[in-house]
Amino acid sequence: MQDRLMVALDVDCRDKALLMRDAVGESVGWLKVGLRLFVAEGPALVRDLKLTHKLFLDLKFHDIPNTVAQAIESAGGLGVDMVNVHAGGGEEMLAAAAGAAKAFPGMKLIAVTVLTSDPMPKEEAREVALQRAKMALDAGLDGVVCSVHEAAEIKALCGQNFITVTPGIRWGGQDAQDQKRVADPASAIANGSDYLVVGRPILHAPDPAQAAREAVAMMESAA
Ligand SMILES: O=c1ccn([C@@H]2O[C@H](COP(=O)(O)O)[C@@H](O)[C@H]2O)c(=O)[nH]1
Repeated sequence: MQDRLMVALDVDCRDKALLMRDAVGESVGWLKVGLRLFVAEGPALVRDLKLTHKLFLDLKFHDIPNTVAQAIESAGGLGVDMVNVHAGGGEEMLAAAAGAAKAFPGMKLIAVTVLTSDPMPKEEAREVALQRAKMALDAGLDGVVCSVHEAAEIKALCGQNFITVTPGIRWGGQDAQDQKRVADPASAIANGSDYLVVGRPILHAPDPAQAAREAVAMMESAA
């Protein structure tokens, strides 16, 4: 199950990112680089992190179709294993991104449906997430970022091979912080999540590897 756990490296510099990578080691299969770290350290760090783990570049591109297609080409050139766009960019943007991703068959392209921090009512989030997941499928993307609460229905609608990546993971009474739609690792697996994204519960743990192993144990309990 380690290969289905992604650690969000939401730290501000290379040294902290490498320390966290070494701390979690093989207890996780994936590292996720988001806006903060990429803006600070850029492609060189992404290449280095790729040497030990699979890499999800989580920059949520959302721009005109031509610009997003170009950004996807750049991500593909970096050799990342997964990259994302925001489905709010619409059908044409998604199709342009999917067209550009075709040149990089080893890279999965996914779309954010509704942010797990979005305060919209749960039922509304569910409807929008389903509609955007279908749009992403039709545009040729490989999957979506969604909350655990929508993952099972998205699989039912878009097929079992359509990837679901779920942030908003908390367990054992952890504070949800800014996340609105949260679930624990066992529920994520039970609901059909392919990959779980965990940031602060691992980053801020006294022993990050132990926190990752705890998450994996809960994932295994649901498999
Ligand atoms: O809908 C989304 C999309 C992306 N994220 C990212 O996942 C992590 C979650 O971090 P936690 O500290 O575990 O809350 C973070 O990098 C977000 O940018 C998301 O949370 N929700």
